[in-house]
Amino acid sequence: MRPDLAAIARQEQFLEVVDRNEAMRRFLAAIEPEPLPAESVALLDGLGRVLADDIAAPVDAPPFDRSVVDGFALRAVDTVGASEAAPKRLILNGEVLACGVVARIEVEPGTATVIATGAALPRGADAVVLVEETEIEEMDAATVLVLRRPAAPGQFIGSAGSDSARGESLLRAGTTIGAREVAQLAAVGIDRVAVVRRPVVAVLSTGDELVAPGAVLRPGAIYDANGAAVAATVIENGGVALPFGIVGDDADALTAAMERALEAADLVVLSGGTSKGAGDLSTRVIARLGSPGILVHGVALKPGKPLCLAKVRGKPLVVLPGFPTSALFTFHSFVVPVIRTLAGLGARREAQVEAVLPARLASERGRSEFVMVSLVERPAGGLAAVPTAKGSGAVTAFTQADGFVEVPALTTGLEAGTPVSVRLFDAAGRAPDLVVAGSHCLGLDVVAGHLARRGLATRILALGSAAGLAAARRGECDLAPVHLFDAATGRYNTPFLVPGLGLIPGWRRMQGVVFRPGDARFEGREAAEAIAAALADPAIVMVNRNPGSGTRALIDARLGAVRPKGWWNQPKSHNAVAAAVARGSADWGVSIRTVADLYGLGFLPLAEEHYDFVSVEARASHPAVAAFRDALAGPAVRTRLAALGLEPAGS
Ligand SMILES: Nc1nc2c(c(=O)[nH]1)N[C@H]1C(S)=C(S)[C@@H](COP(=O)(O)OP(=O)(O)OC[C@H]3O[C@@H](n4cnc5c(N)ncnc54)[C@H](O)[C@@H]3O)O[C@H]1N2
Ligand code: MOO
Repeated sequence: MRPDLAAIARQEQFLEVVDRNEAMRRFLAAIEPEPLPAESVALLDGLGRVLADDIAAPVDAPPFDRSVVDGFALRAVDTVGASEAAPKRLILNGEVLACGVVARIEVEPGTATVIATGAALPRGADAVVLVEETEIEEMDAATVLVLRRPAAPGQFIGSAGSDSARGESLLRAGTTIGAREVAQLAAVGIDRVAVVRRPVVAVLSTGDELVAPGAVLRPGAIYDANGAAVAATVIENGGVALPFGIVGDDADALTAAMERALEAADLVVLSGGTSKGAGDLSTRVIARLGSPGILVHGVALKPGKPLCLAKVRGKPLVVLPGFPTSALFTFHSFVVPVIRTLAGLGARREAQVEAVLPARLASERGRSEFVMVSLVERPAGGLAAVPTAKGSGAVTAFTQADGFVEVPALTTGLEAGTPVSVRLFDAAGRAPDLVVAGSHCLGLDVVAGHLARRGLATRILALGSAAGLAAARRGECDLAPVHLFDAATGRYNTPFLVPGLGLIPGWRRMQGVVFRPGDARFEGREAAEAIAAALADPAIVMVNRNPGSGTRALIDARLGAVRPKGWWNQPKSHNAVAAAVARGSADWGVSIRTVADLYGLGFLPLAEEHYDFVSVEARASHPAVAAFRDALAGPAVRTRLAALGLEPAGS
């Protein structure tokens, strides 16, 4: 059946795009979140949970007066005046007070009783003396304790309730139970605790294109990243994730899944299908579920504009945008605070640092924009905030970033050098030992992996050769991996150096024509011959490269003024070229052998590309830079590079 293109083109609009504070205000006003009721759990199961009530000590700790040393329990008054010259002598009572032993004999005037650390003090005694400060004499039928100094009343006694007294408040509601709190509770005999019930959050991902991680990716499909990411964030914030998996773009299936989710959970989170494309029906389904329904649909926020906040059947229901970065940002901003409130947890502890922008940061006017950044040290001191984002569809920005900056709604961008506050993802995060900014290569992962096993953390910012070189010029990285071809000199990399920058030779990467194996138009031919034949065949589609890349220079040299089909498709990476050929949207392109192997493509060698490391001389003496050089020169890394088809310099 022909799809109803007109209906698809005529999608409904967002209700109204509101400011993010207004969005949160409406959401909270409707759902009025409060800590959930308490449940009783065994003490150890309480670890990590939030106390629902204040806890008062039911007994004294310690429960009785006890000795805190090994020695003798006695009456201080009997030792008054004791000295080297005039020692005092006390008769030892005929019992030994070990821990757990209850005294039978009262300490009468002129007597003492042997007592161990932790044993209950006998009646009559009011002090304990250290065993090493006494002597024993056998006299007639009695054993006598000799003291050469007086004891102070109360010495070496831990009195009942001195740790915590019965009725005293020990822990307050809202405290997260850790090992120290467990110790406290166990010490007063508590074996069960009342904790706030964890909010159960149902997590659904919607979209016909989604495939669960672990399954095979069919053409056009993509892995469900949001399901796992949202569930993990729920758990990190004191909730229980109830995974509902993937629901296709089918209104009835989605309605049924949402109904089950609302039944089972305290809060329901969906991702995908909130925007205006074909198949975006999450928001339409909410309307079927009852009032008040949608509270907010559309927030002046980037990423996250299509966020939808709703309340149905008395429960909060949120539809996150499908793009993972948008989904996680909006989840953190709008849903995490609600989960934490339900869980009885306070607001997340936030930390922020000041930094400056190394380059102009463009921004869309009209939406507050959150830009993820990686922090690097500047040569003049202080930090630079380097944007790591690759658009809302990318998740790598999260793992590479230290935090984010906010660009206000009414600006079109921030100039280079602007001071910004960076809100950190992890307040305790560790700064990397080595910052590498530039072109990415699988070989770089080999070196970074080698350093990681030696305790050195490398931050790789995949910015591309040109931006890496610019960062190196500003002194904002240790190394910039580049493969920049200079057409004027016909040389790689060295022509781009300026004073203050050096070059550490890296490796050579063989570039060549990539094609699907078995394609007789390429298989078994010489590269030059195969390209010439491809240019003569109008059925063959190529994939080009971006202007300025070394590979593009190579392609231009072969093509001259010819513009074959596919020439305008100019992706920025070796991988994108290989992926286009592998999935059949192009028949050939130029990439490197390592990548061709990775995609299972055929390869006809053309020329070598030099992948080297621009080094910032001011940082060249840093131990991590020295370790990097050593790693590059060492046999372990060289062998692994060679196995990837990369030829280390000097070999
Ligand atoms: N004409 C317009 N198009 C779009 C607009 C707009 O205002 N007008 N908004 C854009 C913005 S901003 C975003 S963000 C996205 C969000 O769209 P949806 O929330 O409807 O999400 P989908 O269309 O379902 O998916 C978008 C994208 O994300 C991928 N996706 C979805 N779910 C997952 C998942 N669980 N794990 C990983 N990736 C997922 C999906 O395959 C799409 O690639 O809309 C813009 N469009
Ligand atoms: O809001 Mo979308 O989340 O910009 O990408």
